[in-house]
Amino acid sequence: NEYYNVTYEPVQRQLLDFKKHHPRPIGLWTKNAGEPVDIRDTITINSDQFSNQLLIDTISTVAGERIPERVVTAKGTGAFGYFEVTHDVSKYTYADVFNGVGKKTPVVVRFASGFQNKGGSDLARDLKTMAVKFYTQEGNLDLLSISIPVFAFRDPMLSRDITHAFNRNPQTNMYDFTSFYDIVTLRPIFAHSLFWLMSDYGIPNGYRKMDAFPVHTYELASKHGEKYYVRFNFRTELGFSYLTTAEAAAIQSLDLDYFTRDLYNAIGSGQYPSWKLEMDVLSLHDLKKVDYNPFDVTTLWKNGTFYTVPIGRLVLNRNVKNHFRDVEQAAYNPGNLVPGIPGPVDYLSCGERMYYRDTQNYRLGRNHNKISVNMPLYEKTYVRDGTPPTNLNMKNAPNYYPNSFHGPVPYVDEHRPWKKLKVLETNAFDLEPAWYFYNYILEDEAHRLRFIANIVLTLVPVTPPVVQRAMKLLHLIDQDLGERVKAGYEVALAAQQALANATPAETMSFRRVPSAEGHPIQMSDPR
Ligand code: HEM
Repeated sequence: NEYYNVTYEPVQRQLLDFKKHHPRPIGLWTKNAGEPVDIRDTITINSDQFSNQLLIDTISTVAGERIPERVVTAKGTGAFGYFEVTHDVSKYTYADVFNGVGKKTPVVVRFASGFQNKGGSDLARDLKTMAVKFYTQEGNLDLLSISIPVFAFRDPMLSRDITHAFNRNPQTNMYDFTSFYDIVTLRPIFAHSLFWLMSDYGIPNGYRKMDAFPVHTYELASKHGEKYYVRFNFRTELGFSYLTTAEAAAIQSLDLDYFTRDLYNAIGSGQYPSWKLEMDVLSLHDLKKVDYNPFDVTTLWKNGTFYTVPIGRLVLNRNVKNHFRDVEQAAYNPGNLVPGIPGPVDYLSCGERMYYRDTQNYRLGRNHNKISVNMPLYEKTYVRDGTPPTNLNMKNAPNYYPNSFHGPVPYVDEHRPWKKLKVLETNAFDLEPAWYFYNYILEDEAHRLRFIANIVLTLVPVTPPVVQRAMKLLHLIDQDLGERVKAGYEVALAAQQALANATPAETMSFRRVPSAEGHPIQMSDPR
């Protein structure tokens, strides 16, 4: 009862809450094989350590607590909740999860920051992600979404290189804006999504207050054999809000986990975050009339060519009890689709299907769908054995198909479209979307100034030849933008120079720590 009179946030009181719910120890401590621990085994100095199974259990398990972190989106958090259908969309899809107003489907959602490592900052100017796994009656539907409505590129061949260039330098082990701008200027298709990130959309004010976009154009199929092409949008019911670079830096100096804390505290105190799920729609007929490529993940659909249909609400109402079990081990895969949603048809999505399977096989093992958080509500397969977890391993059911002994059988989906749309894409790209973003999506001059300042800030540490190329690209996109970034860059550089010329304060006049300086044997790197 010690905290009844004090207002602690849910994050602060997690351990106290545990104790409150368990007035006595939760049981006897056991060794890994179940033998109860005798208190004399808990201290090992001056004892026979080799025969102490508790010590061996401890030493031989602690290093194995680590698994590889995600190659991207490593810093994340998650929660459970539900999705509720609020509108009849049976005209567009026969997917069970989106049919029946009032129907609720459980979900697990993971949020993350695109290029931060596991211990990194929530507040980095970065792509934020929101991955939603719907546990539907027809299998898991995963909608992997990002905080901006366009993706950086459309050829999956580029993904490794952008991941490398946006990540830590192989020698300095630091994020490197030179490699960042180098690849952006060599592949200017990145410019559009980069512009979104440099604007107020680059640092939302927490995961609760950001919108999220699966970006791909999904094919939907109706019961009547019609096909629709849609872009889903999750719109936060709290309203989008952002942090300026200065605000984010100030918070970051005190709290790298600001988004994580905000989400946990909100859910823990009953203020459940929620999003409306809607879709922008083009019918097959409309699709043929538009004068742009509606499958291009690097561009927006043009206003006036589509209409928007509400589907339902996503609510997060339960914090996870164990982060590793339910968030770290979660495996979202854009290939996890359900009947009625044939899914994206662009080339990037084909690449993704392979990447996600491969990365999760590596990170979690090839039985990752048998880990509790990834398990569908119903599942019967011919997959057997392998690295645990294998769960019941389908017990004694026939393990080959076809068989005449009543193993699981396929069904006939009468509504499944008989033909998949074939899309031919071009490698050509246009700088017009970036120009449009600067002139029309940035709604006023104040936002444009913040955008320019953010670009300038990231250009200052870049090596000069790459800066020149970045300037050229910005001028090509918009002359006015190019000029303003150039002017801002020169001022910032001069300020940095002035700072570098200032005499550094003396920090340590002498030291007592023994040093190898002057030692006759000097180490040198023979390689
Ligand atoms: C070829 C293109 C892409 C590649 C190679 C790629 C690669 C990856 C990888 C390796 C992960 C880590 C997955 C894990 O370890 O479980 C990841 C996470 C993620 N990606 Fe992608 N991605 C691509 C495109 C996209 C697109 C287009 C979107 C959405 C618009 C997206 C959204 C996400 C999200 C939301 C996560 C976080 C999943 C989680 O929280 O576990 N990705 N991506």
